[in-house]
Amino acid sequence: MNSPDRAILTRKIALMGYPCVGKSSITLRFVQGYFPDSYDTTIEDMHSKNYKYEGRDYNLKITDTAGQQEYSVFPRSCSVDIHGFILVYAIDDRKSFEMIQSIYDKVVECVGDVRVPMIVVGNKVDLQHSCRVISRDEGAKLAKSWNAAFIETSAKDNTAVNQIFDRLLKEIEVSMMTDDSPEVVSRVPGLPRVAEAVSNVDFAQVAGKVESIKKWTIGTFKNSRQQLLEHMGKIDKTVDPEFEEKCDSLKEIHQRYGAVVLASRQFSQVLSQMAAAEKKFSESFFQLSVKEDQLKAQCNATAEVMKQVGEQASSLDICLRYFISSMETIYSQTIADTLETIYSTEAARIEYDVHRHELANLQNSPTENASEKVSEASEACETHRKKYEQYKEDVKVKLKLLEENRIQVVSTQLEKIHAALAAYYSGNAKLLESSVRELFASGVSPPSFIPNM
Ligand SMILES: Nc1nc2c(ncn2[C@@H]2O[C@H](COP(=O)(O)OP(=O)(O)OP(=O)(O)O)[C@@H](O)[C@H]2O)c(=O)[nH]1
Repeated sequence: MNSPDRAILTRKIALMGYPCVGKSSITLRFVQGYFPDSYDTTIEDMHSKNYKYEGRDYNLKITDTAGQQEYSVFPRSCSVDIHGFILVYAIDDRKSFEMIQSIYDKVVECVGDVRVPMIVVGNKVDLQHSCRVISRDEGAKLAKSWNAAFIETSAKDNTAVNQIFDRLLKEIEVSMMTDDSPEVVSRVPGLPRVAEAVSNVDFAQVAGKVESIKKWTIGTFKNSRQQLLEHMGKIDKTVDPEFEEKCDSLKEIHQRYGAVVLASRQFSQVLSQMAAAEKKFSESFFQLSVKEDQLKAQCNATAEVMKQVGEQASSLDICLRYFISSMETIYSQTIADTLETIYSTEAARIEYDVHRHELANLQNSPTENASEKVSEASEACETHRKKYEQYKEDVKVKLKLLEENRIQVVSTQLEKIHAALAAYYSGNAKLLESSVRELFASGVSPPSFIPNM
């Protein structure tokens, strides 16, 4: 049997950040030891790695989240049970740096108003001489303002990738020490004693923080325990099959919109590459015509045809991008807003069940001051039941409004994209042009090859 000291410690870690900053590359470099050559947008990946740090054995469960332009919805996988967060930006991309600030707010909001183990990572440091836009100081300052660790890395060159996980594990272990007894401190060799570390800090504030960490930990523990026991079928849970079916159905619809967005983005990428290649092709004939007098007319005719073909591909791409942006709004805002309430309902249901079971246990095993405890537990149970019911009502209203709005918006978008696709593939330039013109009316700026109306 393993002695407690030799037990494998499971730690759950989530990587978050703007798209394309290198979250997957960092994860693959760390877990599998290679740098992926091609870029694939991540939906969400789970990885597991056994890792030794400071003489202890860990099993790291790493969630590589989908990079999002907007974190209007916090990934559910990151809202429960995560021990530490890795917030990644790319040193050559200011938007990605700005984004981690709103991710930080979401993390804190989601896990409670406490300090969460976290490391800020400025990735792609191999590009520092050519395209750095975020200085090391700027990154370090931001991390410091959050009391988070900071590191610059390159997944490509394998610079400091393991150190990300080392530093985060250190943060996690420190956060798990809620007192500074020698026994606790000695679990993490090389770390300063907590008393020394906080010698310059306001003790009242620290005590408050410790108290809220305890509450948060106990609450999280009870909720996780409830979920685990439900999963094992060892405890009953409150169910509302009709309501749950509707929620599950929306989750599936959401996933399918995600697939449409992804496929449309890939299509648009190919189309814009093709438009660029066709225009280049056209330009090459035009250049040739300048030097080949005898072939001038033929070269110009070919150049003109290819120019028009390229413009048609560009027109379709404009329609497609407009379609994508509407689908993205549906996916990451409209549906996501209702999903957020659904997830809050699920969390409220778990909390209610935790209190319901606590009440039942108290009623079944009377102890000292039993009636006082039962009455307190019963009040808490009722409060949580009401909260859960209120969330359910909110979800029902949102589901109804969402369906009406979604069908109407998507139907209009499908009509538009269908018309544009039909026009493009039948070679009907005029019809395609009129599809683009219709978009101008919705505020999209016209490309230069379409004359002003
Ligand atoms: N130069 C350089 N490029 C990198 C580095 N890490 C990742 N990249 C490149 O950046 C692009 C995006 O990498 P990913 O790891 O897929 O990024 P991601 O953040 O997981 O992207 P999403 O899945 O869209 O959220 C790819 O083309 C990688 O090759 C790095 O350290 N240096």
